[in-house]
Amino acid sequence: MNEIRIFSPATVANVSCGFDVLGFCLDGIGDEMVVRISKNKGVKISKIEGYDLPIEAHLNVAGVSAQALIDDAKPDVGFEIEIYKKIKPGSGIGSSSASAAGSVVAINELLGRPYNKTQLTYFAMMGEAMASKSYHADNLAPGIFGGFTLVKSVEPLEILELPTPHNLYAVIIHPQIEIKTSEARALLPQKVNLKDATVQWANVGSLVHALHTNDYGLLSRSLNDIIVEPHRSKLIPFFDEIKQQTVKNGALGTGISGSGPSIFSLCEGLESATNIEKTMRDIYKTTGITFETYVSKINEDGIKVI
Ligand SMILES: Nc1ncnc2c1ncn2[C@@H]1O[C@H](COP(=O)(O)OP(=O)(O)O)[C@@H](O)[C@H]1O
Ligand SMILES: N[C@@H](CCOP(=O)(O)O)C(=O)O
Repeated sequence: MNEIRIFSPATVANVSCGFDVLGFCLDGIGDEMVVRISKNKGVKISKIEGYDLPIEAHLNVAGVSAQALIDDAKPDVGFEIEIYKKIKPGSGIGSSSASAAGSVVAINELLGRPYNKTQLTYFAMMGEAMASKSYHADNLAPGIFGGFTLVKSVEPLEILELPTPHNLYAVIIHPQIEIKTSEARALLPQKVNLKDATVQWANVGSLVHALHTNDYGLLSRSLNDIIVEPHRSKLIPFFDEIKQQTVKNGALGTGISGSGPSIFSLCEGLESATNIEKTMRDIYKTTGITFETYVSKINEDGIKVI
């Protein structure tokens, strides 16, 4: 096989309480990439469609993560990457992560799968770190493993795959403004209050338990973030209204997707999700801000060869 085309899905990181550790994978929303073997060693980005992004491999997260894999594998060939970008950069649904993860998964396939998913996440983290200026894998892991994941540790990298409750749906509203992950990280406090930390880690633990036990009530009571959300929500127009109305109308919980501006809700069943999408649209329709909404099942496959 000399060439491969993949679908690299969008992802929701943090899932409210789990800053930098929890994430899940979306269905139907994502980028496509074509990666082919080339006689010229190293990595070249030969085409980018959809958004204006650096074509230089060392400035593009797809190139940086590919180079990290190549430095380790030292193959006798090189790789050419085409990126068909559908996820707007700075969206909060893992735009940079989709490219970073997609390139290493595709190269691994072309090389006959020498690496496991955790090793691939590690290489992808090198690319993701260039965009966000920090080492985090909470978008990469659900993209590569599918479903819900928990990044137990970054160094050494350890990823836990969590179960997806039956009939769980995500709804996303993406206001078309850009929030750079690096900037949304820079405004977070370096120290947290012990009382707040106690509430937050209880929520992470109970959210994980709720996923394992299909307990929608507990899931709903766990979807709270008292540490990061208060700082970042100010950057997202009408965040409080969206949160209030979606929860009132039956969402299990609503929070910032990744570093924003996207907002996500989790819902039990498609009917509830469709209703929550309408709630979100009704609020944003009156604001004059351009937006997109998506209803998505939780994608248990992650990145797929197409
Ligand atoms: N292949 C790529 N896809 C998306 N963003 C990229 C890519 N390569 C480099 N970047 C840079 O990464 C930044 C966007 O990443 P980030 O702020 O993490 O947003 P997101 O939350 O959408 O991933 C932008 O500055 C963009 O230029
Ligand atoms: N944990 C990170 C996740 C960033 O996600 P993105 O989709 O906005 O890149 C953070 O919250 O900074």
